[in-house]
Amino acid sequence: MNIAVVGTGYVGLVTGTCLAETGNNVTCVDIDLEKVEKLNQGIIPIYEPGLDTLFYRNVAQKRLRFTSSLEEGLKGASIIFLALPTPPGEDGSADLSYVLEAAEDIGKLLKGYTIIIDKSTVPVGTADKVQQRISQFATADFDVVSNPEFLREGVAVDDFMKPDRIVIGTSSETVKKILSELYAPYVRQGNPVIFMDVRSAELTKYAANSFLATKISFMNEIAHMCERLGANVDMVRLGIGADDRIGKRFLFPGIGYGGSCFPKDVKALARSAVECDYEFRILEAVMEVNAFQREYFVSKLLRFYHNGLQGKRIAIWGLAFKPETDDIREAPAIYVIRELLAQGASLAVYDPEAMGNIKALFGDKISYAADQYEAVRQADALAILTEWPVFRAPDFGVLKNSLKESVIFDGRNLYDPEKMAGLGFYYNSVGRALTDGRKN
Ligand SMILES: NC(=O)C1=CN([C@@H]2O[C@H](COP(=O)(O)OP(=O)(O)OC[C@H]3O[C@@H](n4cnc5c(N)ncnc54)[C@H](O)[C@@H]3O)[C@@H](O)[C@H]2O)C=CC1
Ligand SMILES: O=C(O)[C@H]1O[C@H](OP(=O)(O)OP(=O)(O)OC[C@H]2O[C@@H](n3ccc(=O)[nH]c3=O)[C@H](O)[C@@H]2O)[C@H](O)[C@@H](O)[C@@H]1O
Repeated sequence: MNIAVVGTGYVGLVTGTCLAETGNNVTCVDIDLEKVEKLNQGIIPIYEPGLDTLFYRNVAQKRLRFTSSLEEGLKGASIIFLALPTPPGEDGSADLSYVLEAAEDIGKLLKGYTIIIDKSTVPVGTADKVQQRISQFATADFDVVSNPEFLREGVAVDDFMKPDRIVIGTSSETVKKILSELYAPYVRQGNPVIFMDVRSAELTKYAANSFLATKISFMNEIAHMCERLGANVDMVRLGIGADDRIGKRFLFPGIGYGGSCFPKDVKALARSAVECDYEFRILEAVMEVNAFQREYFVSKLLRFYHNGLQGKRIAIWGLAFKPETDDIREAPAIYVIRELLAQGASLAVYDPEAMGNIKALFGDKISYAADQYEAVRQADALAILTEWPVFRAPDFGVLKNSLKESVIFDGRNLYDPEKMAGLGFYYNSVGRALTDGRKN
């Protein structure tokens, strides 16, 4: 099929590339001229594992193209995906201006019957708005469909190629037939394409992200209980996760969820509730707990250095909002860095992929280490903020010799507290016993 993808960011680029991989002709459109130029030079502007192989193959075989011209991108396309930003507006609701402006431009360019698929995360009622906006300008027939995306950054290619499910909101039989065909290669393992009405599809996306965020905040609260009651959150996690009704995943406590989606989507659903005269009480608590997690992490350092952080050098391992991405949108690391700087600490940071993005934000206010061991050299303590695999089994001997004091604050529970004490570290993690082996 001939497909246009409008918006070539994390979702658009993965969507376009993966659709080309199964034989479709895909043109990705973006208004960011620099991004399009890079893509046309074969430079992938984001770090997403596994994307490069598919990208180069499909570009070479001329199934994947990039342009900044919407007109050129839409030429011959029978399906148009919208993968545009929907950032939070001032009141927390999703800002639909990118989607609606694109809809207007698309309306002016539509030639024959076209399916317009909304992949952006948008509130209930958006498909109707897109439909109306396009109708004001289009003469050709078209259908607007909600097809929310559930991919995770870091494993986006796998998630797209082998999705748990594909949700499609439409009432049109024609659309159902065409999209069943389009998605057939992706549901070979029997995972379902779930057709539903448009409004339910739009709400499904917010419900999924908000439920997962709720799971995380719930476990973060259990972690606080563990710290107070002398229990171990790892054990509690294993104990409850073995129950199929609860499930093993998304039960890891830490310094709170970040990223471009959970924070904005939970906020947007809470705002939608207000707009339909309902108070979504759980979501208010989810957001409150999430904000508290990063504050609590910083407060642990402040309690430890009760004479203040002035003159202290703190090493930070991990800046991205999660491993396997360079994305720092809403990363807890940004908050932690700001707070520690405000308290007078000097910082040496390291992340395998997100250094450039953090540098663009903090410039020369912090030091950027070439690797994880350079970051800890002559630092008073180490703070771990992202669970990159490379941090999981470091050389503890080198770590101990490099740090001025053997002190670790671990926001991601990478190591065993008893083992750390045995190695002579002060080790402060989340929801587990604080251990201190410095005097051993
Ligand atoms: N990042 C993720 O993991 C996921 C994101 N989503 C949703 O997908 C949507 C897109 O998210 P991301 O890809 O992360 O955003 P992004 O910011 O990485 O990409 C959006 C792209 O759209 C481009 N753009 C803006 N206006 C345009 C226009 N008028 N014409 C053409 N291009 C235009 C921007 O230059 C940018 O490259 C959001 O609604 C998000 O909530 C859904 C699932 C996963
Ligand atoms: O709408 C979106 O953009 C996407 O949002 C999330 O994907 P993503 O933000 O890429 O990353 P996750 O793996 O979900 O992690 C989000 C945050 O939660 C945190 N997290 C995750 C799991 C956990 O157990 N504990 C925890 O603190 C992570 O550290 C990270 O900061 C969802 O998992 C995707 O299904 C969805 O498509």
